[in-house]
Amino acid sequence: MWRRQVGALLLRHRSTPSSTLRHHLPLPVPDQSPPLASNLLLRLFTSQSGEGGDGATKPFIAFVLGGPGSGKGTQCVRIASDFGFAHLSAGDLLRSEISTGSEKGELILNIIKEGKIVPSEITVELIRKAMESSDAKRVLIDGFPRCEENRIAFERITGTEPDLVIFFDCPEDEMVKRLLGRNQGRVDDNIETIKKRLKVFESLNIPVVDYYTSRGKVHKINATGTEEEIFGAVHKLFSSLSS
Ligand SMILES: Nc1ncnc2c1ncn2[C@@H]1O[C@H](COP(=O)(O)OP(=O)(O)O)[C@@H](O)[C@H]1O
Ligand SMILES: Nc1ccn([C@H]2C[C@H](O)[C@@H](COP(=O)(O)OP(=O)(O)O)O2)c(=O)n1
Ligand SMILES: [Mg+2]
Repeated sequence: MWRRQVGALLLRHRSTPSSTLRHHLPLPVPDQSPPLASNLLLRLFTSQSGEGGDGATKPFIAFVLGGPGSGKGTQCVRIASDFGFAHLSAGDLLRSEISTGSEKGELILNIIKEGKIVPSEITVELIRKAMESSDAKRVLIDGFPRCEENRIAFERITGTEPDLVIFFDCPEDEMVKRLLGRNQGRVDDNIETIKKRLKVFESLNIPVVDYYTSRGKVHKINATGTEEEIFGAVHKLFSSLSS
């Protein structure tokens, strides 16, 4: 199990050859189909990275990227529900650390208020622990990696790479409109912090998208339109992975 493997993975660097990604094959895309039987999905979404050495298989990992307000969280909830993925949101893990009132939480809060990025070792450690305590065979990591430092720290600490990177492409004015209407009481959903987050996204997150694009791992999705329309494209992608 991944839980038992992470220690071993820390010592053993293993990478995923992008050439094995199934979504690069010209596979027929089925119509909007109902959720597949879980045993079928289990077989279809098994990571291409192979086994960890004790007979267990590493989970299939999809990084979900896009600017603030592009709809990552909204779409992840639906992917998780229809395709049996565990949904790990980096932002939620950080906010949950803030809610403990720890010193680390206070540090995180101050960084988030400023629209900046939390030091990678803190975020990767939270993600690693969440993965360790899950038996999921397929994992969505939402809002991570936010910068090259995040990406490199994840690969170093977990010894693994994503199997797939989804990038929700959304114009800035639409993202601002959505964030100002999000209404979840978040300390960073105000126009001053939003402007800073958009700058950070352009300067630090886009290079990560470019890196994975050069490795043939990115699937870009147009994130304008209704939630339903966007999920139509998302559904097609995940259905094609499993065909
Ligand atoms: N396609 C869409 N059209 C309009 N609003 C959307 C759409 N998708 C999500 N939203 C709303 O926009 C806000 C930001 O979405 P969210 O999923 O939290 O984005 P992200 O995780 O990328 O910041 C939320 O209030 C959400 O309900
Ligand atoms: N990998 C990450 C993810 C989020 N953060 C911080 C900085 C981000 O502005 C906040 C909020 O992230 P979150 O993914 O919840 O934000 P959005 O869903 O994109 O609006 O958390 C981080 O420092 N590093
Ligand atoms: Mg989000």
